[in-house]
Amino acid sequence: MTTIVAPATAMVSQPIGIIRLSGPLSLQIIKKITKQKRIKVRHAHFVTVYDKEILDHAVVLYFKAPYSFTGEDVVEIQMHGNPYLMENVIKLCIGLGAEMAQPGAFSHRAFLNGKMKLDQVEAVADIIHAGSLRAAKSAASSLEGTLGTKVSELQAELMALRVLVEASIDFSEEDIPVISQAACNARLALLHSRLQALLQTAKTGASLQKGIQVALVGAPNVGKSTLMNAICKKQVSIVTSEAGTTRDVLSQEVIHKGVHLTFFDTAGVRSTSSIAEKIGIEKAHEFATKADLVLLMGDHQTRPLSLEGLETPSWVVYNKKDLFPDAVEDALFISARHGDGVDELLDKILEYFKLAEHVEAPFSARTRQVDVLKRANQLLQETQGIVDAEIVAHNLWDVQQVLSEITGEVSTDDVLGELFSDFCIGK
Ligand SMILES: Nc1nc2c(c(=O)[nH]1)N(C=O)[C@@H](CNc1ccc(C(=O)N[C@@H](CCC(=O)O)C(=O)O)cc1)CN2
Ligand SMILES: Nc1nc2c(ncn2[C@@H]2O[C@H](COP(=O)(O)OP(=O)(O)OP(=O)(O)O)[C@@H](O)[C@H]2O)c(=O)[nH]1
Ligand SMILES: [Mg+2]
Repeated sequence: MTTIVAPATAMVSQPIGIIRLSGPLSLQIIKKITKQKRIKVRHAHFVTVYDKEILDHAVVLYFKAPYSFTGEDVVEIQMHGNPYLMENVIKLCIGLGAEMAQPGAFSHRAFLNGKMKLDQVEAVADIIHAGSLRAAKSAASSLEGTLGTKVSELQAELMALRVLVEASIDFSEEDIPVISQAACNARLALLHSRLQALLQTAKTGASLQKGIQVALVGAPNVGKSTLMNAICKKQVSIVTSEAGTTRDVLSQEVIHKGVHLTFFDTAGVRSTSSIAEKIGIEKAHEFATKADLVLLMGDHQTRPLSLEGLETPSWVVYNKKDLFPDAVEDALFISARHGDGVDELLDKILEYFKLAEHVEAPFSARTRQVDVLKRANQLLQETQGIVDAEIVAHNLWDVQQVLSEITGEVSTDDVLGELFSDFCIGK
């Protein structure tokens, strides 16, 4: 196994910068560049780092294999956070036999050495990239392996049922089934409902992790930009009484009740000869397609648009409620200029994505994991009602295999390669 090196903190001017080494040469390298004869395990050493001259004062930590983050010998150098100094120390390590780590290489090694399951590795990345405290906390609980544990429990039960079904096939001549068709179906239904509950929780966890993207779309002048500013509580977009004010898509992130929401204010949709406006309108469609939710806005004069072929969930929102004689339709009515109904709208969005304040996401999840659970769920659903015991047993086995993609017991190098390449260098 090679020895890898990478900065564990950003390479910018900062009080302290950390460089991390993992692999068999780690200890030897650190001894050389600090001229230390002995480095104690898990002991903070105050040292001087040398190239030819003195390079820096630093604190060094050594974790001996297998009791480290990666399961290999790990050394951390906590030095002054200067990018040139840090770069220089990395070069010294490379000169002494280390290799620059690829993105995610430390986590990859931790996974390969059995220190973490795949869902835990993903949780580490999710903690780092979480866009709100709630998201970070739910990722931190995933670090405990909650999802992996729940999946393992399900797998154990799938296996127990499969054993019974297979025994029924083997002993079928004796005409006493080990498990009756009815009992088998009852257990399948129970397993299915548990898997469905897990899928729902994972969806919530994934929404919390990814945040929610909302596009404001409608005819010119209905007040999209006014709503944008009211939501963000600052002047993000220009508002005028002229139709066609907004051209580019403007995005702004807000945290509402601990959830990370991104809003996109778009150009008013109308037929126009202006080239710039046309491009803006095309972008409005593009963002509507990419968003998790579209608010189709109208006002007292202009009906909300209906975007043909739009698959994104969308709500009709009437703005300028203050100018309406009566709210007639079953739709949302707000007055963006006066902030009337804006908080309620944000609350509704959280509720829709099952992220209301009182809902705790017990673990964060990723699209990848949600997809795995969806596939397993589909297969289990199809298995219910199948009479042929051999097919049932076979399907149960398949569901188990699909689920093991969560913990990483069954993962191809492709899947792993793609997953870790998304990580940052030094993680
Ligand atoms: N300085 C520093 N801080 C850090 C990390 C790190 O690698 N270095 N972490 C990196 O992500 C996180 C903490 N996670 C860690 C996970 C495992 C081990 C570790 O040494 N595990 C050993 C020993 C366990 C024990 O003593 O109980 C092991 O699993 O065998 C260290 C840090 C956040 N803070
Ligand atoms: N009475 C009233 N006027 C509003 C309200 N919200 C916005 N307006 C006014 O409507 C006009 C257009 O607002 P904008 O926010 O620029 O509308 P827009 O939808 O972004 O327009 P484009 O960028 O041109 O597509 C401005 O004069 C706003 O002050 C409201 O709740 N009540
Ligand atoms: Mg606008």
